[in-house]
Formats: sequence, C-alpha cells, structure tokens
Amino acid sequence: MAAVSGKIFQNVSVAQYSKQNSQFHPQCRRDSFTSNLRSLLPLKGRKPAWNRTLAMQLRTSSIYQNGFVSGGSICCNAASSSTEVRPLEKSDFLKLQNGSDIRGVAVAGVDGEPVTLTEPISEAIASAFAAWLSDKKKGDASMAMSVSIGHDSRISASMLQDAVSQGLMSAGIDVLHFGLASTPAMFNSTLTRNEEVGCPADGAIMITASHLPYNRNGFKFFTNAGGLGKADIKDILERASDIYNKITDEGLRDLQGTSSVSVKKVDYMAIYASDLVHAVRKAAGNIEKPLEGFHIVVDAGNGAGGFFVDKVLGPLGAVTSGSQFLEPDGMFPNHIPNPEDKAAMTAITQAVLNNKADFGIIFDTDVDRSAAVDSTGRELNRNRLIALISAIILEEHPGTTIVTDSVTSDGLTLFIEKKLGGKHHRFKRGYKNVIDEAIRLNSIGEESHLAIETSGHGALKENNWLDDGAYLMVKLLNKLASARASGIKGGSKVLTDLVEGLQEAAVTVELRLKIDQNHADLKGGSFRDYGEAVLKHLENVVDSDLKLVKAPINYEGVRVSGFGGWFLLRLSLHDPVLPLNIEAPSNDEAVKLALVVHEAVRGFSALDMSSLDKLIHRN
Ligand SMILES: O=P(O)(O)OC[C@H]1O[C@H](O)[C@H](O)[C@@H](O)[C@@H]1O
Repeated sequence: MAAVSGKIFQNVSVAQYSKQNSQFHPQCRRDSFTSNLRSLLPLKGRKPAWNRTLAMQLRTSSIYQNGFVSGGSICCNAASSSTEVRPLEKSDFLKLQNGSDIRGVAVAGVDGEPVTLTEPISEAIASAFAAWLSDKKKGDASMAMSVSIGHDSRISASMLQDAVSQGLMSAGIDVLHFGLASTPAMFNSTLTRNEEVGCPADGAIMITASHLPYNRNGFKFFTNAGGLGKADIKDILERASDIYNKITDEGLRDLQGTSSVSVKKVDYMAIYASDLVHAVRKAAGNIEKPLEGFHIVVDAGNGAGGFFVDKVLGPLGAVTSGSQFLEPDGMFPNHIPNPEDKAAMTAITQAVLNNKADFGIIFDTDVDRSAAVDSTGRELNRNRLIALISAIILEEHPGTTIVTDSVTSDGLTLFIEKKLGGKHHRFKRGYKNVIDEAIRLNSIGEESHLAIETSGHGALKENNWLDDGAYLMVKLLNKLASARASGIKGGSKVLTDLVEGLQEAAVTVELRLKIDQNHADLKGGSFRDYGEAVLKHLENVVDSDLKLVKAPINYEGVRVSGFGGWFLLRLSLHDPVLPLNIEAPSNDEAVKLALVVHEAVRGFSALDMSSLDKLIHRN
C-alpha cells in the first residue's frame, strides 16, 4: 500500500461551539436545519449531538476550503440561500428515488425544474441513512460509526456535502471527507483496512447524478456489502420523510448535545489510485513502469476522473499528453461525460487521432462507467466493450457466465458463446440488476465473473463486484502491459484483435417513446401500468405473426427477432418512457421492425410516437 496522505482536518466538539451561537449572522441561523433526532434515531449507546452553530461552523469551513467565499457572506452559498424548510409529503421524498440511487434538482434556475434536493432534505436523508446503518450494525451499537463522503464535480457538491455531514453528525456519526472522488472509490472505502485514515468506513455516500445536467445531483450509498438496493433506498426515504416532518412540526430547536463527533479530511483517491497502479504492475510481472512507451489519452469530461492521468497512468510510465477535460467543472462545458453519448465518444476518438496516441480512455462524471478507443480511432464501447472485457475474463475463467443488460446484441451472444466458449446471460437493464444477478448465479452454483452493461458500467468478481469504470480500464491496461512485457509490439492492436469476429448490425437504433403521464388514456393509472399494457399488447401481436419470433428467454420487455434483425421494447427503469432498440442488416429491415412496433402500439394515444414516425418516414 502506498503512503497515505490523509490527515486530521477537524475534530469537532459540539459543546465547544454552542457558546459561540450568537456570533453568527441571523440569516445563517434561518438557513440552518437543526435535526432533533433524539426520538427518531435508534442510536443505542450514542447520543445524537447537534446544534445549529456547529452546522454553520462546518458549512463555513467547507466553503472556505472550496474557495467559495463571496461578498463577505461566508455562511451561505448560492444554493443554500434558496433553502426553505416546509412540510413535505412522504410521496415528495419517494419521488427522489431513482432505482437504487437518489436523484433530484439541486440548483435553481432551470425552467420547470424546481429544486427538490434542498439542504434540509439532504440533511434528513443523511440522518435517515445513519439510522438505517445503525439498525444494520446493531451488533456493534456501542462502537462509534463512521461514514465517508465524496462528490463529483457538480456545482452543488459543496452545499450537499455540508448538509449530508450535518445529517450524519446529528446522529453521532464520525465523518470522513474525501472531497472530489469517484463512486467506486467510495464503495472501496468500506472495504479498505487502513486505520490511519479511518477505514474501513461503516458506510459511504457518493454525491453525484452521474451524467445528468448540471442542475441535478443525488446520492449513492454503500456498505461493505455493496451498493444499497431499491428497497433500502425506499426505506431511507421513508425514514427521511419522518425525520424531516417531525422537525418541521415541532419547529426548529437547538439541542445542547454533549458528545463529540469528528470530521476528517482524507485524500482517499491517492489510496484507491495506488491500488489500481499495484494491480497493473502485478499483472505485468511486477514491472515498475509497465506502460512505458505507450501514449494513452484520457477524457474525463470535466468530471471526477482526471486523477487517472497523474495518479495511475503517470506512475505506470505512460505518456498522457493530449488528455483533455481533466479539470473538474460542474457546468460540463465540453461534452456530456457519458461514454454512451455520441459527442463524448467523438471527442475522445478525435483526441486519440490528433495525438497519434495508442489508446484512449473516457469516463463518466463519477467514474463508474468507461469506454475506450483504439489507435485507429475505433470506438470500444457498448457491445464492443463487453466483447473485449469478456474475451479477457474468459481467458482467465474459461466457460464462465457473462451477465449483461437486456439491450445487448445477438452478435454479442454469438461471440461470447461460439467464439469465446462462455455463456451469455442477457438479463435486465440497470447496473445493480446485472451485478445482483451475477452474485445470485454464483450463489446457486453457476460461476460468473463479470456483470456488465452496454452503458459502460461493469463489475468483476475479483474486484468485490465493485461497479468500477476505472477497474474495467485497468483490465485493458493489464493486457497492454503484459503484451509489452512479452515483447509484443503494435500499441492497442492486441485489444482490437480480441474483438475480431464480433458480428455487428449495419443499423443500430435507440428511440425513447415518452408516455404522457397526464393523458386521459392513462385513466388515472400509473405510467408503469400503462407501459405494461402497451408491452402486453405488443406481445400478443407478435405471437400471432409467423414472421416474428419472440425471444424464448427474456427478462425484460418484449424482444423479437425478424427481418434478419431484432427489436426490444421495454419500460425504462426510472422514466415514463418505453425505450426501443432495433438492430438490423439494413435501413429497410430496420423500418420493417419499426413498423411492427408502430402498428401494434399506435392505439395507445398517451405514447409519443414522433421519433418512430420519423424513423419510418425518413427511409
Ligand atoms: O431504463 P433506462 O431509462 O434506459 O435507464 C437505464 C440506466 O439507468 C441508470 O442510469 C442506471 O445507472 C443504469 O445502470 C441504467 O442502464
């Protein structure tokens, strides 16, 4: 393990600050949300200890650290001044659930998008996570618990970090501030054994909304068992609603707590990155600089992935000139940090070609997703990335099952099963779904070492099923390094060769058909029920058409083969949308498949068919 640069940032005693209460600006006091959690949190043996002065002290110090002092108003940043503590329904909290994440609007100013993730709400959510964690770890109730907090480059990061810190500390939880961090590093901090920096943490919170626009933000939660699931998130939001409304019912009150909690600032990314460096060195036979001679460019999309250049590729000996958008910028001025996005892939491809680099790597905002580009400018994302990682994993674990999301191609199945000798288990969309499915398969005796999505999310058994875009790239770097160590030249050709034989459709289409939730055709029902009815109807139509074959094993939506290609219509995991994926050998065939869907669903008037119409009439 490399040297650790974490140091104590601040040990905060609640009592120490209470007498300074009067020194703060009254506006700050109004903004502060005081959590009266004594009656709400099951904190056996630990007293919740909180007062609003501490809240402001923390907020102030964090604002200074981030250089956000403006006009002498040091106590409230821009987003916090709009914060208002008003009664909310449980349903308002539940609306913040996005599968196994929490997502909301954290920055005001976008028309039609009111702020839903305020400081008080975030503080209540953090307190609820503390209560949830406390229940989970009840065996250790006498021990102090700690939670690490990290964030991506969003402009609301500092405001939310303060609110979350307050929520945790009000529950007597010690807080570790990691600052700019990646989502996988946060999970890792619940596994790392390093007392000096306070790890393993009992829980971790990543403040991120992945690739969503600048005004959004959200939370991902982890324990050493992995990311929290949907049911846990619902539980936390319900608890948060109770906490929040109890406080507003009773009015804001100071608590004169007596126990103390600590806030430590830790450079955890240095620890996490050194683990990645170690992994590549090991794979190359413990060579210090196994990437010497390679020119690798990185596009971090102004998210949190810039560390990969100086803390991973640099120490491994790679040349990284031409890397771009490494500086964190929460307005994402260059492109959406998303390896599924065409503009993002064009940007990294161009960087590889312009710099005559051997290889390109692109991350999403919080580095749980990634993709690559070879030296010829060939994109290695979506099905190609899955094929590539599968080829590596199947060399290491012959015959293993590769779990993927539902929108993967028929060509990928052939490649995994016929060329690589593995088993392709096409499951549902959603990184958590594929990871949980791979874990389940192992638990019933079917060996699986890889769970991966076309979105660029991927997790390996050897890496604790950490959903980690950086580790996926490490697997590719290992391959480059070990090829070099065995004297093989040719840059990234060794990787390109691995996907040789992957059949790819000439036409690939993804449309997202919106369901108008206010449309009379829903008859007051939910968009989910409506979407299910659309899918059922489509299924019946397909069943009665001899030219079409329904996928015999399918876990999500309606997947159909015909006209030399296939389509999948399914419900989005989170949105009132039916995504439609089509792959076909030509435009004509793609249109024939689109027409099948069009004919079947056109009676559903709440469905926006305009993109489907456009596809059909364009050709
Ligand atoms: O169902 P969709 O709307 O296509 O969204 C699906 C996506 O949702 C989230 O972003 C998850 O993090 C991804 O793992 C998943 O692929």
